[in-house]
Amino acid sequence: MTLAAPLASSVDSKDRSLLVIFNPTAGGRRRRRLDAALRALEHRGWDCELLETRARGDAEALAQSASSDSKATRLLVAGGDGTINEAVNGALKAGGRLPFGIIPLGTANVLAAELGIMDMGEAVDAAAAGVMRTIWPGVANGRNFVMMAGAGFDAHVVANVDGALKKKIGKLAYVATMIRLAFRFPFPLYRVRIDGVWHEAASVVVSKGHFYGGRFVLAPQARLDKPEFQVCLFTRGGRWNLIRYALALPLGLLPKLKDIKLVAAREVMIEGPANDPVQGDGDVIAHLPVTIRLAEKPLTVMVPPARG
Ligand SMILES: Nc1ncnc2c1ncn2[C@@H]1O[C@H](COP(=O)(O)OP(=O)(O)OP(=O)(O)O)[C@@H](O)[C@H]1O
Repeated sequence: MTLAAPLASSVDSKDRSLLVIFNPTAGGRRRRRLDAALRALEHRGWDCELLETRARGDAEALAQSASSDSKATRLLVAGGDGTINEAVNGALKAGGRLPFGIIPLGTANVLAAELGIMDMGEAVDAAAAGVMRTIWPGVANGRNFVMMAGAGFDAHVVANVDGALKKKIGKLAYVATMIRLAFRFPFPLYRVRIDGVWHEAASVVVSKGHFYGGRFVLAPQARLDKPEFQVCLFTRGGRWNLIRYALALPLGLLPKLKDIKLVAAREVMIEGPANDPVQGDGDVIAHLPVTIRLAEKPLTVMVPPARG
């Protein structure tokens, strides 16, 4: 783990400026939570400038211009994993100059869990007085992702989940979509080239973080700060195996199943039905065929200070 930066108490007061990019639609509208977090940050001496997104794509453009022009010393993204993914893409386009923090307001908040941000207090601590950590994003056909990218059944679930239902019932919308899709998904085979060696799989998830779908462990060895992926190959298709996998994940048994293969990798290529969706951090970010590599540069993120 790369731990390097000073605590905020030693940050000069003129450097205490945060640019906050906020998606007002994330997680079914959580404005009050954001306001409380901003008040706590201001109370701790941070000057916060708030920029709201108005549509998909705005977080990327705002993060890009903030990273090149803004006088702010830190960038804070208030939203879910999709908004964070957009902001990471924008920040990296502009060289990833500003340390990056998050206020988790989304439905799944997988990145927050991976960074050890379990509640709003920890998000504020991380932004105001946290430590800097270097993480290595992945790139799928030119789009960055921080947590995971995947093709197969899970990518189809992401592509088909109803946004309005997600706002109403949260993560259950994914379960409903899984059940609906399970009856009509054709379970094609995907060819996966992992560092030059070909494999076959019914579904594939290329993990940077070890959590999946919330706080469920999919790839125990994966870490955001390691410059490598853990590729999870679901080797058997069909409805029965899908049910086994779906039950094993929340029980923590998925990585132990014999038909799940976990392979460390630096470059992955996935082939399958042309134009099949590729999900990254819970949104469709590319289509098959896809080549997945590590980003050329790491990104600096703020995590909560270690507890005594
Ligand atoms: N103002 C906006 N209006 C509509 N869509 C937006 C706006 N700002 C961002 N978006 C898009 O909304 C999508 C969903 O947002 P986000 O992922 O932050 O929340 P979520 O879906 O509730 O949470 P999670 O990804 O954690 O499940 C993102 O892909 C983003 O591109």
